[in-house]
Amino acid sequence: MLRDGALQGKTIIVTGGGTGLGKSITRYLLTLGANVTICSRRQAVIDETAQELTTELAAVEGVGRILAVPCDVRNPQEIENVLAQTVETFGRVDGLLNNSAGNFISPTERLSYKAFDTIVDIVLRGTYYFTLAVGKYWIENKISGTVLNISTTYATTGSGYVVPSAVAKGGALIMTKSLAAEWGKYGIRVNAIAPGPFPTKGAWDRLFPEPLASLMDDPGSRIPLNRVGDHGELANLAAYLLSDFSGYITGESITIDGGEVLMAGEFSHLRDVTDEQWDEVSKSIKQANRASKS
Ligand SMILES: CCCCCCCCCCC/C=C/C(=O)SCCNC(=O)CCNC(=O)[C@H](O)C(C)(C)COP(=O)(O)OP(=O)(O)OC[C@H]1O[C@@H](n2cnc3c(N)ncnc32)[C@H](O)[C@@H]1OP(=O)(O)O
Ligand SMILES: NC(=O)C1=CN([C@@H]2O[C@H](COP(=O)(O)OP(=O)(O)OC[C@H]3O[C@@H](n4cnc5c(N)ncnc54)[C@H](OP(=O)(O)O)[C@@H]3O)[C@@H](O)[C@H]2O)C=CC1
Repeated sequence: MLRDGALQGKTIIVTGGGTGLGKSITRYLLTLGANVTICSRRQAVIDETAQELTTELAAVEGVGRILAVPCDVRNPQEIENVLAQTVETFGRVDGLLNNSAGNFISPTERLSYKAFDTIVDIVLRGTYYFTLAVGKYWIENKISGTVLNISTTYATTGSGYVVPSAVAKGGALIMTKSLAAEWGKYGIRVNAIAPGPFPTKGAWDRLFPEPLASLMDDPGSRIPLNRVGDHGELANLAAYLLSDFSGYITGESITIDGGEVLMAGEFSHLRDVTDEQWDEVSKSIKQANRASKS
């Protein structure tokens, strides 16, 4: 969507950039010329991704550089280290993509206290720790940076069986809006993306495992656009929101889900009714109308 070089000169930190959606977004940011620091707990995973993307994109003109720094987002010292190493390597930081998450599907009454804390600590505490560290750096250095939080559609609707994740994503979404209001005076923008289903190993292993996968419909089949999302579609939106082209958007959460949340509408699930059946329905209603007039 954005033209070549649209992110030239920008440096963006992507948490959880070694796998899944974070990796796909990182690939696109590099292609558009941004320098990217990826971080997560597993050093081998981020090192391998950095190596893979460097090799894959070597021939792309104006491609950015990538740095991998291990970090558990629950640990402020490790976050400070990512920030310091990024500034040392690339000179500055312009954007932060809070993408790291932990999640698994489970009836809530089966969760231990630690299970609940683990998810909330990664998703909510990790997001506010990282945002606080980078925000302080921006305010001190008078940089108009931009934060983008990867949320989910159930941050606003809520969802059973992923309650810790819903609680944490909901909190992060309110932080998005609250900080956008507070830090607008520094030129700092804070936005979110709420994706529907985008296949990744991390999400599918933990949210759609067997025997659930066999018991349930294909996730694409309950979506108005009839398919799951493509990583490129999400990367486009993320790059736009991290770029100066979205300079007047702040405090927003943009849903990208093929219309999945709209299926909550009372009658939205009737799409499999055939034309012939609708003819019958119409006939039946008209009969009832006539009867009510006589
Ligand atoms: C139905 C169709 C669905 C299709 C998909 C649609 C998707 C739509 C929207 C989804 C929105 C959001 C998605 C995501 O966030 S996907 C991201 C998924 N990726 C990850 O989770 C990656 C990182 N995850 C992990 O590392 C681990 O999963 C974990 C989060 C558990 C953290 O690992 P860690 O090693 O730190 O933690 P432990 O293994 O020590 O576990 C901590 C406690 O949690 C308990 N636990 C773990 N798993 C379960 C489980 N499945 N059920 C119950 N409890 C669990 C574990 O026992 C520990 O507690 P205790 O010590 O008290 O036993
Ligand atoms: N896939 C989907 O359909 C949807 C995904 N999302 C969101 O998209 C984002 C990416 O998810 P997805 O790509 O699917 O899944 P992944 O499992 O691939 O990504 C999660 C990433 O978070 C990192 N991570 C986990 N815990 C920590 C931690 N304590 N510190 C630092 N990093 C951590 C993991 O790396 P490591 O293990 O090395 O730490 C991993 O790279 C998440 O925010 C998720 O909630 C939202 C809606 C739908």
